[in-house]
Amino acid sequence: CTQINRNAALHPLWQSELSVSGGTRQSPINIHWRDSVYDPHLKPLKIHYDPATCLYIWNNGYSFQVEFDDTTDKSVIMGGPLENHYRLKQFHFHWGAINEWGSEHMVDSKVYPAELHLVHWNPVTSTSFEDAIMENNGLVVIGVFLKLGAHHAGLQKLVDALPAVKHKDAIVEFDVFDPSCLMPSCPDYWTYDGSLTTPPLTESVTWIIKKTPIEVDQNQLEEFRMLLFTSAGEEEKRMVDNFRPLQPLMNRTVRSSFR
Ligand SMILES: NS(=O)(=O)c1nc2c(F)c(F)c(F)c(F)c2s1
Ligand SMILES: [Zn+2]
Repeated sequence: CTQINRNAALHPLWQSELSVSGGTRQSPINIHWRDSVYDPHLKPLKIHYDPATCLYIWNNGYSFQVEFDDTTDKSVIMGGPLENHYRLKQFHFHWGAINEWGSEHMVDSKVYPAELHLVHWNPVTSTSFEDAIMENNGLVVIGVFLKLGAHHAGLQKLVDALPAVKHKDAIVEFDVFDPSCLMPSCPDYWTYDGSLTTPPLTESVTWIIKKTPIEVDQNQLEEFRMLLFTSAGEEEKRMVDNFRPLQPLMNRTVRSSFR
C-alpha cells in the first residue's frame, strides 16, 4: 500500500520545522516502552482543578484552547516528578485529518488520532506564565492520548462549544468545566524533559505522558476537524494535522511510574 505521508500537509507553523538551534531536548518523541526506566521515587500525580477557574475557549490559529484563571493556586498539580505545585494555565489538543494519525507523542511508534495537552507553570520559580515559558522546567505539560471508541460525555460540553470558535481568533465564554474528567483513571505515566511543540519551542517543559488513552467517538473527532486555521473572510483551511513531527531523543531517558 502506498505509504501515506502524514507530514505532507503540515501547517506552515511546522513546515519550516526550524529546530531550535542546538536543541538537545525537543518534543514530541517516540516513547520506546522497554527503554523507559521504572523510577520507584516517582510519586502519584496529584491533581486539584477548580471548575470555577475555567474562563473561555478560543481558536488561536493552530488549536482550540481553554484558558484558566491562574492568578491563584486554585487549580494545581503536584507530586509525580514535581518538586512543588504547578498552576493550570490552559489546555488544547492536536489531531489528524484522519484517525490514522494526529497525536504528537507516540508509544513504540503507535500513533493516536489526537492528544490532549494540559499546560501548567511553576509559580515558585516564575512570576508569570510568560516568564515560565523561558525558564528551565518552568512548565509541566500533561499529555493524554485520545483513541477512537465510546462517546466521551465530559468532552461533549467542549465539543458543543466548537462551532462558536470555528475561525482563528474567535473566542467564547466557557465557564465551569473540570478538565479532570479528561484524565484516564489509570495513574500510570511516563515522564521526560522536553520542549514546547509549537514555536517558541523552548526547552522548558517537564512532560508527563499518561500511559492509558481516553476514548472519544467518531463524531467528536470530526467536530475537531470542522475547525479552521483561517480567520473569517479568508479562504477556508480546515484545522487538521496540527502536530509537530517526532524529534530525536538525544541524551535523554524516559522514566516510568509503573513496572
Ligand atoms: N503543544 S505544547 O508543547 O503543549 C505548547 N506549546 C505552547 C506554545 F508554543 C506557546 F507559545 C504557549 F504559550 C503555550 F502555552 C504552549 S503549550
Ligand atoms: Zn500541545
